[in-house]
Amino acid sequence: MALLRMRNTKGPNAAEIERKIKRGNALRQGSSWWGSRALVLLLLVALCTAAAALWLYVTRLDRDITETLASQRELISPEPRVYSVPCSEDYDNYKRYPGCTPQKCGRAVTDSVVTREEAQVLRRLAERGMALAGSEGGASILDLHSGALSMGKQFVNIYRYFGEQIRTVFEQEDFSLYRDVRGRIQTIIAETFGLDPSLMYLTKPTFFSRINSTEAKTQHDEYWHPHIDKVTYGSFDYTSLLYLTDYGSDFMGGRFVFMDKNGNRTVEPRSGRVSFFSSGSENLHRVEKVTWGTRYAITVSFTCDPAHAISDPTLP
Ligand SMILES: O=C(O)CCC(=O)C(=O)O
Ligand SMILES: [Fe+2]
Repeated sequence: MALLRMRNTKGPNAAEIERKIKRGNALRQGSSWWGSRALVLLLLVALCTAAAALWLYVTRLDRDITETLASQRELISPEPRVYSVPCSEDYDNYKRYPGCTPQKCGRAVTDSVVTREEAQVLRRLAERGMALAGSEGGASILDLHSGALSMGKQFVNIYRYFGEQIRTVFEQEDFSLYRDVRGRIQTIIAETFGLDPSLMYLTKPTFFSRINSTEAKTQHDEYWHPHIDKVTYGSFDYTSLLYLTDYGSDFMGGRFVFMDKNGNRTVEPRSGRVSFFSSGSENLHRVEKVTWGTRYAITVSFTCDPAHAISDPTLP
């Protein structure tokens, strides 16, 4: 009897325990399902945060560019793209030359003055010239007028240093092309700013530049500082830049930046592209550091003061 009672009392207890175990298992299953959902959610949040951080980083790289005046991908042709800017007072400190001294100031970009083939010939010329020496730091210049070429931490005069041998490096045609291109640039500047081209003169320094990401060794390598050409070079009234390589494929960084009060405006170098502007403080500018590859360009500068005129370079 007692045994029967015991069995009777044990029976319902066992069933209860089994029910409890099942409920416990179900609860555990449910909570592990919630656990894995929470993990996925956490991963998603982490992924989104990482993506947002990356996006912020990339846009921060571009943070000081408010407008791209000319991107590398587009072809600005046949008319130059012109942006007018009020002239600064810089020109008041100099003698005025009617027909040349800037009355209209601004900046312009054109891809139809120099062909990409011509730019390639000029780039090869620069490559050959710079191969003779070159700066130890990231910026080399070659001035065909004075013969100055960066060498280590200094400069050398290629015409004096290499003498007659320089004719094995440069040909007469190189100099003819250079003169021809200079003339076309002078014409487009005169047309754009309403000047008499015969009253503007080539001035110094006018030079080829080669920039790469090598660390600067001297001040001459520090091409990236903001500057005003008229302040830096005095005689400049109009500056032009002929680009010989492409931003994005030949090099990264190295965009030209106009630093305006209300933001920065950039020109992306494109082989054969000519960018030109009045040289006063209305056109404060800098070049971004080149982060990869090699950037070639020619700075061709013009003055209104005949006393500062230089002639086209010739082979000695
Ligand atoms: O190479 C450039 O884009 C600009 C060079 C420059 O600012 C200069 O030569 O004064
Ligand atoms: Fe400049």
